Order: sequence, then structure tokens, then C-alpha cells
Amino acid sequence: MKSVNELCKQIKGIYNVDGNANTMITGISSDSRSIEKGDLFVCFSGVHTDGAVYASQAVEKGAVAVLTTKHLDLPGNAVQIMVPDVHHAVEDIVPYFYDYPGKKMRMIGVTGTNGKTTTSHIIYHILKAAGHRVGLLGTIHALIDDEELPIHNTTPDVIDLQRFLALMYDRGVTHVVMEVSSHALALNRVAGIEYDTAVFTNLTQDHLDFHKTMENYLAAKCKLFQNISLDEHVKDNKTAIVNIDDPYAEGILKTCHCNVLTYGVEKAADLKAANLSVELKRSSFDVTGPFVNVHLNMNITGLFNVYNTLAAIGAAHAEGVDEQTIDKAIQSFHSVPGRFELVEAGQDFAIVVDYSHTPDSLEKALTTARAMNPVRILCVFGCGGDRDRTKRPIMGRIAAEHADIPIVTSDNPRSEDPEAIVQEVEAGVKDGLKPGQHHEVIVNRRDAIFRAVELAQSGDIVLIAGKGHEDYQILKTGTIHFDDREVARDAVLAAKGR
Ligand SMILES: CC(=O)N[C@H]1[C@@H](OP(=O)(O)OP(=O)(O)OC[C@H]2O[C@@H](n3ccc(=O)[nH]c3=O)[C@H](O)[C@@H]2O)O[C@H](CO)[C@@H](O)[C@@H]1O[C@H](C)C(=O)N[C@@H](C)C(=O)N[C@H](CCC(=O)O)C(=O)O
Ligand SMILES: Nc1ncnc2c1ncn2[C@@H]1O[C@H](COP(=O)(O)OP(=O)(O)OP(=O)(O)O)[C@@H](O)[C@H]1O
Ligand SMILES: N[C@H](CCC[C@H](N)C(=O)O)C(=O)O
Ligand SMILES: [Mg+2]
Repeated sequence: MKSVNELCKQIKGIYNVDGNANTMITGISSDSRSIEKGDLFVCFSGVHTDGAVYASQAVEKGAVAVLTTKHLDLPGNAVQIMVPDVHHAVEDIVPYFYDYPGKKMRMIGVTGTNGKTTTSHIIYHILKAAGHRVGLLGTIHALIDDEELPIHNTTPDVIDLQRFLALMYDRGVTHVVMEVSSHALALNRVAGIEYDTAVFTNLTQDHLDFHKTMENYLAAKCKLFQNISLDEHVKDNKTAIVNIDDPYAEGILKTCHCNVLTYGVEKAADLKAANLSVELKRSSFDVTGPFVNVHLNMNITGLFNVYNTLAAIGAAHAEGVDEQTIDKAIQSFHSVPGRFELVEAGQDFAIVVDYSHTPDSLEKALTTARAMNPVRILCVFGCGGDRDRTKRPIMGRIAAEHADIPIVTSDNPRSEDPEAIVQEVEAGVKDGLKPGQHHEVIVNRRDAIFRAVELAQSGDIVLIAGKGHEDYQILKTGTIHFDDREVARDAVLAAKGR
């Protein structure tokens, strides 16, 4: 609990207070729908609406103060804190309100275009095996010692993030593993956090709707490595774990003024993998380096997961976990939901549900499927609406080049017309098709999955890409329940009944 006055003292820029500055604040929220008595309501101007519109509603629900850019007409005697930039003020106020939980626990941040969720889950698993109390924040959920909490963004905004961290600290968590998205870095959602270990997985095209150029996208990622390089006197405790095979590794390394541990498969690295052998449900490889020399058996597959595992080993080592514990933990790690997840409903071909929704991840998922030597690959995929449009034809071409039968469908169209999205994807498919190669376009995702299952024969792989763990589909008309794994199972059962 802090007073308005105490909070305002943290604001680095100018501010004005209208009302009683001794009013005590017991919570902070930017959503009028979840306001509790005693809260400070923060008015963010968003993509769809302006939070200021809901300020009166928030006060009626119990907010005792409002953070706003302009004076508002509010009921009762709610305090108004007026600042030129609400986001900047929030970055000053919120970590202070929660007593900087992100400075009191070991903070492990994972960034990169692909592999953040998988790598974070492996690190979480290893740190738990090492006996630590661990928290996790990422795309699928937040975990506090295995208790699941819902999360709305891969990296939540400053308010939700600090609230999660405070809860973790209160529950005795000592290590937090979190995905740090490029949106979060660009928008400073991670204000008030000092990272101890930072992982770079890779950088390939995505989110250009937001970053516009790959240079800006890289600059956002670099902010995580600048963060861990800030405090020179604790340098020894801070380590960057960098995928040296990635073309953007050099850009990341330039910003690191801390310990660096590189990993890779192609170039010389501190942690190097070799002799990979892959099967549908497992893989094995050798890892060598100054602190590790081990043959690893994993229950996940694909070269991309070798990279994720190397990154996780590096992070666990930086956090002081020994080789034996790491080895044992990796053997007991089971897959992440919706990441190369097999659907087994008694069919004589494989069905893989995967979260590949970028050009690089789609290519990696398809080449992993190819490494299993299937008779054919049928790939059901699409692209999300209200997201980087330029990746649509690229993903279309990749699917045509690496699958035998690409089937274009809808992902989450959001506010866009699904027909228009699939046309943009299909344009790329047509570019990549070999003479005589068959492709289909079926806008309804359920129908597309049913069609793939109908076409599949013994020894084939059906790869259903893009939505992974998601159990919903976001349409212009609202969000509906939709789970690729359930639909695939239904499709197999329907095919059997025929
Ligand atoms: C484009 C974007 O980033 N949008 C974020 C933004 O939502 P918004 O601008 O649409 O908000 P809005 O609906 O206009 O509302 C404005 C304000 O009014 C408030 N409001 C609104 C309605 C109401 O009744 N009462 C009320 O108080 C809202 O709480 C909000 O504070 O603010 C919300 C709250 O912080 C975010 O959840 C939301 O992320 C959306 C869900 C999103 O999809 N973001 C993506 C682009 C994103 O951030 N992705 C990254 C990367 C993912 C990855 O690659 O892994 C991520 O970290 O998730
Ligand atoms: N290291 C990697 N390199 C390339 N592709 C990967 C890698 N790891 C996973 N993938 C592919 O990307 C998909 C998403 O993986 P994951 O969820 O771990 O990434 P993410 O970075 O968390 O994604 P998001 O940005 O959506 O949160 C996987 O289903 C797989 O196809
Ligand atoms: N974190 C990613 C998730 C994309 C998932 C995909 N199914 C889509 O909707 O495009 C994003 O918000 O861009
Ligand atoms: Mg993720």
C-alpha cells in the first residue's frame, strides 16, 4: 500500500495532482472491468479505445485515484494525477508500488523470434529439478511452482507483469524464467526489472507490422542485453546466452558487456551439439563444452529443439546448475503443448500440431517432419490477421517447397477478411509449387483439417501449423472455441466411421 504522494515522488517528469495526495492506493489496474476498491485506475490510450472513457466507471467500482493525461469529469472525490505521458509515469510508479520484485529474484529472460516458449519451459524444468522455487511467464500461461495462472500476452504490460512478479516473490519464488517479446522490449513493459541471465534464440522475419524493419526488430531484442549489461559491478553474475549460428548474433554480442556463453551446431561455440539423431517422439545428440560433455536423450525432436535445449543448458549453467542435474532433467522433460505435438487417434499416419506461425518456424517444422522420412507431408496452415502481412506469401512458398500437399486455411483472421488472407498466402504457394504438385485452399479450418485427414495415407505426416496450444479462433465476429488437436481427433474418428 502506498499513498498518492509517495507514488508521485517516483515520477521523473512533471505531474499535477488534483485531490487529496494522502489517499492510500491498494492496487493498480488499467482495466475498468477488473477494478477493485482502493485501486489507482490508469488511463491508457489503446488501439481500440481510450481508457479515459472508462474512468468514471472505474471510480464507481471503487478506484480512488486516476492516472490520466488530462483532467476528467469524475464522480465523487477521486484523486486525479495528470502527466504528459501515462506510459512513462507507469514505468516509474508501478515497480516502486510493488517494491521492485524483479530485483529481488534471479531473473532469466528469453528473447528471439522462435523458440522462446520451448526454451523457457526447459529452463523452468531444469531449475525446478535443481530444487529451486521457480516462476514462469510466457505465451501459454504463468506458472508459480506448477500452479497455472492465465496470461493475456507473451510478456504482460508493466502493471500485470509487476503484479505477477510480486505474487511470485510473496510465494517464495527465487528464480523467474520469462519470455521477453520484442513488443515488450520496444514498449518497455519490462521496466523496473534487472535480468541476470538473458537468452537469444534467433532473429528471423516476424512482427514487421509493428517494427517495420529488421533493424528496428533487432534493436528491440538488443534492449534485453543492454539491460543485463547495465550494472558493471555485478557483471560476474550476469550472463548472455547467444545462438552463435544465427546471422544476427553479432549484433546481439555487440551490445553485451557481461559474461557471454555461445551455443550452436555449425560454428565454434562454448556449447556445441553434434551427432543428432531424430525420431518422431525423441532425439539424441552429444553436447560438448568447457563445463559439459554428455550424450543427451530427449523426448522432443528436431534440430530446432537441439538449439532450444542448448540455450536452456547454457542458462541453467549460468544459474549454477551442475551437469548431472541438467542431464537428468532433460531426460524427464516432456514436450510443450502445441509444439510438434502428436495427435494419436489410432490412425496409420502421423498428425503433428505445431505453433509455427513464422516463415522460419514453418520451414523448421517442415524440415523436421521430412527428417522422419514420411511417404508424403500434408501441411494445413494459414496466417493470422492484423499481423505482419508480408510473411503471408513467404510462408505460402515455404509450404509449397517443403510439403507435398499444402492446404491453405484460416488461422486467427481477427478483424480481417479470411478470404483475402488466404489469397495472399496462396499467391506464395503458387510461386513455390513444382510442376504437377497439388494444393488446396479451404478457408474453414475445420474443413481443411478434415480434408487433410481424408487425403492422408499410411506413412504420411499431416502437419497442422500455426495455432499449436491455442484453444480458440479469433474471428471478426468474436472468439470461438477451436482446438486443432480436438478437430484432428474428430477428423480421424469421422474417417474411420466411413
Ligand atoms: C496491439 C497491442 O499490443 N494491444 C495491447 C493493448 O490493447 P489495446 O491497445 O487494444 O487496448 P484497447 O482495447 O484499445 O483498450 C485501451 C485501454 O482501455 C481499457 N479498457 C477497455 C475497455 C473497457 O471496458 N475498459 C477499459 O478499461 C483497456 O484495459 C486498455 O487499458 O493493451 C492490452 C493490455 O495491455 C494488451 O493486452 C494488448 O495486447 C494485444 C492482446 C496483443 O495482441 N498484442 C500483441 C501484438 C503483442 O503484444 N504481442 C507480443 C508478442 C507475442 C510474441 O511474439 O510472442 C506479446 O508480448 O504478447
Ligand atoms: N529455435 C527455434 N528455431 C526455429 N523455430 C523454432 C525454434 N523453436 C521452436 N520453433 C518453431 O516455432 C514454433 C513456436 O515455438 P515457441 O512457441 O517455442 O516459440 P516462441 O518464440 O515462444 O513463439 P511466440 O513468439 O509465438 O511466443 C514451434 O512450434 C516450432 O515450430
Ligand atoms: N504471438 C504471436 C502469436 C501468433 C499466433 C498465430 N496463431 C496468429 O494468430 O497469428 C502474435 O501475436 O503475433
Ligand atoms: Mg512464446
